[in-house]
Amino acid sequence: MSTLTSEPQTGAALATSSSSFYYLLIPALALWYVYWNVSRKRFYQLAEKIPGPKGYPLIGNALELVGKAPAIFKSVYKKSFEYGDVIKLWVGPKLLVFLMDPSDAEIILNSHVHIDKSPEYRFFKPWLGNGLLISTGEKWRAHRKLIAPTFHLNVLKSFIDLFNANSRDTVQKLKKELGKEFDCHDYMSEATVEILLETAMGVSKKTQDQSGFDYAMAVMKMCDIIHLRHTKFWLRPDMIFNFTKYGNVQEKLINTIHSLTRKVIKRKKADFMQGIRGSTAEVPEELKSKNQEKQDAKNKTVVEGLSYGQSAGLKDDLDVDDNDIGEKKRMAFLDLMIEASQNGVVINDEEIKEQVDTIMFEGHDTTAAGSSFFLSMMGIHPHIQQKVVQELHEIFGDSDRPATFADTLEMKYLERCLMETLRMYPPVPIIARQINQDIKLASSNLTVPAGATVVIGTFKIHRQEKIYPNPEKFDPDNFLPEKSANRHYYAFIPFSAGPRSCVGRKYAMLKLKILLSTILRNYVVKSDLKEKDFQLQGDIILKRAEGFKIKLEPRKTLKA
Ligand code: HEM
Repeated sequence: MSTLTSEPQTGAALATSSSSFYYLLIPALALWYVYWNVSRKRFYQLAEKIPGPKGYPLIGNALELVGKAPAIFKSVYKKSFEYGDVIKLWVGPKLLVFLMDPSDAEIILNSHVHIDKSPEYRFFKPWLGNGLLISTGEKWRAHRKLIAPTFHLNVLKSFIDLFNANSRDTVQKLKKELGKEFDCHDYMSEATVEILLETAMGVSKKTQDQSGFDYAMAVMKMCDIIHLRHTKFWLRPDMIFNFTKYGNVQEKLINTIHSLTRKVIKRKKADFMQGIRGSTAEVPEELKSKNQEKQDAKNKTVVEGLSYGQSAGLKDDLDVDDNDIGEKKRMAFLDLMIEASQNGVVINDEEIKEQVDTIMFEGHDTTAAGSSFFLSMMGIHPHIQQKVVQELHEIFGDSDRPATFADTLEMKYLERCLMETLRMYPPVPIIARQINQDIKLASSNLTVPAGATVVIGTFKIHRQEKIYPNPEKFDPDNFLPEKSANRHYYAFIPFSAGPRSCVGRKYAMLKLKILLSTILRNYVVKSDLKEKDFQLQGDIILKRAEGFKIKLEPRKTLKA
């Protein structure tokens, strides 16, 4: 009020008041800076002991993260050889500590305390909201408990016919590429989106007016933007980002992505109201599994270890016994979400949307990258491909029958090739957590101070010479049972591990085995490129910047 009634100030009075403002501001800032430094004394002392490249005042090592994505990936990986298994980087005032020893990764990943994602995951928020990937605390715990059982093996077995039907569709679509060099990632993305729609979401892809491909491309571009915000520091504050062209593009991409998820939920709810449960996707008669097969599949429940993507001996909430899961909970993902929401307590409509967005993203981009790297490896190593095909011949003979669950358990060599692909090219190359308590490491005497961001370097752990002799060589025998048994459990963590491990681990393995075996039963994969030509880029999901170029030829017979 006083400003309205007071006399207008003269120019001289204004100058005096603004200069006294600065007289006060400068010492206040200096005091705040001293206080901030003193309060972080212990933080700095602990950080000081951790080895890492020398940085510049104020910006620290931020320049290490400047440049094009493949160049950054290459230079950071190269730098990692100059230090030990624990490396620090300063990005401005932010301390990043990279852990590359399995025993240190275990401390973080096996903990129920260090489950908070690093602040960088907030860039996903406009897209994934508070979905499982980024939520924390009680919300994460409650939703994880709800969602994990929907990826139990018994639910997954009911997807086998749809995995087969979609794999055959992919083989059909690939026909037009025969004899040419093409990017198989486009096809793998479309296939993985459509499979998710028909299985976890339970809607027919035919009822979607937007193609899986458009959705997958929008997701890929979103990842590019988020990665840009990780590395280009001026794009971090929303206030700046929203006014750049990237902010504009992001808004359009999110519209494309959310319009698919909204339609999926609307359709599923309409089905639910009509009493329809389970997937409404159609499976051709010849691909429907017979009752006996279903019974056999039901009886084969307990499968441990590599078949489902992790070291033998590691257990998580996906490994619970069949008996521990009530009949009611044995539903596919979106069926259960909608049913649970009917009483509005466990999960509301907005939360369902966030979880659908999360599963659609986590469930497709990771498997698209994994399958594309697998096909690249088959093309580069024809003798290994031949051994996979030999095994498929032993399982299927000359029949073109669909794969059963029991068949997938016989695909031992294909499984080892898949594991080796996930070792060398883990689709999620790093995992970052915010640390709220000091952590004494196991591999050394170092302590990571509370307040730091810990980065588990999965890509690097998987290429440690002390764990995998000759780590840059693609060698499926790294996953022979006797070799796996002698390794640290956390030496192979493509799906992370512990309480926040990937809920889609078993889904991914089962689907990949059916999709990839179907492709190899129909086509010979060839490649003119070698691994050394790969330009890896780790923008959220590990990719080949040049695209996943391969060639296909029709396979006349599975016989060697
Ligand atoms: C080859 C395929 C896959 C790989 C390599 C993979 C890898 C991972 C990794 C490393 C994490 C932990 C990420 C982190 O902590 O930042 C994760 C989390 C997650 N994944 Fe996967 N994933 C795959 C497939 C899938 C599939 C098929 C689904 C769903 C259908 C899925 C759903 C999720 C979800 C919901 C989370 C968050 C779990 C939580 O925080 O509780 N993933 N995945």
